Amino acid sequence: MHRHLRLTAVGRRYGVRGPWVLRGVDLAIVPGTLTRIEGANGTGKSTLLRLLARLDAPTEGRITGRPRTAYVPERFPSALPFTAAGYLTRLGTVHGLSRASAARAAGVWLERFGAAGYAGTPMARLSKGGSQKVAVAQALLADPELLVLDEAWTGLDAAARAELERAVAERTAAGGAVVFVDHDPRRLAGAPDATYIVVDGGLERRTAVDAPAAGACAVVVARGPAGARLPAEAARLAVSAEETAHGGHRLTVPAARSDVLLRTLLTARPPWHVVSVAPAPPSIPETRP
Ligand SMILES: Nc1ncnc2c1ncn2[C@@H]1O[C@H](COP(=O)(O)OP(=O)(O)OP(=O)(O)O)[C@@H](O)[C@H]1O
Repeated sequence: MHRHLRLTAVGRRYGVRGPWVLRGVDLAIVPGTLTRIEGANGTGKSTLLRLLARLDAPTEGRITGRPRTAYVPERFPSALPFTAAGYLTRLGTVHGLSRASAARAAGVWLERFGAAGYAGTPMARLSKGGSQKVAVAQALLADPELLVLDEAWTGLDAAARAELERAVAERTAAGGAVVFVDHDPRRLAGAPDATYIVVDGGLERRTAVDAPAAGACAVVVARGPAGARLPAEAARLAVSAEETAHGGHRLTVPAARSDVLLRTLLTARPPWHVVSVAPAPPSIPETRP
């Protein structure tokens, strides 16, 4: 149960007489789900994310559950007296990895984000994009049960942005929960299980946009390596999946999620081969005798 994070009637204000930034917030973060938080500037999104990451405590209300959590803050303190790899290795050991595993994971994540070339560069000398790659890598290092991303894509180049989307899909497929804020409405479009908007200190669930558009579906035919099961994340994204001859799978997916599905298949380990992608035929109306 401790992996389920739950906020009950949570309120937060800064200072004894400060205005309430959040009040009466109820929210459950369930393993294996992706949650998007939206809201205008200054409405309290970062405040909420810090509470979820347990880096801050509510002024009133209760937070229960203690998933192993990693957090990418909106502003990452980059002027640290370490090299990129040195910092990540230290952080990995803080997250409970042995030094050797932490160093290995640091190398893997720097490579994935195209930052292996500056593994030995002091953090203070990294560009904004370089230091953001380290910020993201430190959060992914130890396979957190809850990943909290506050504008984590900002400052990353296109390849690293795509890699972070893949990493998010991998986390949820592995049963982790991911909560994110991003100014780009297209970020992971169609993928969140829930979207909430912070309005007047409260949280409103937005369902309309998350619901797949009726009728607009794509059919993806893909084939995995011999004996491989359909990746769990792909199964979750598809509205229907059927096996075809020779180990193929025919997946019907809402058009808004087809990009995420393709990325999930192509970046599976080992990757799946996508045979075809086509719009789903319109459904045939039922005829009555
Ligand atoms: N440590 C703090 N001390 C005092 N006030 C704070 C603190 N952190 C946030 N606030 C105030 O709380 C309100 C919400 O801030 P928060 O950063 O959570 O909003 P946000 O929605 O993430 O904003 P943005 O979209 O601009 O990042 C703002 O009025 C902000 O000034």
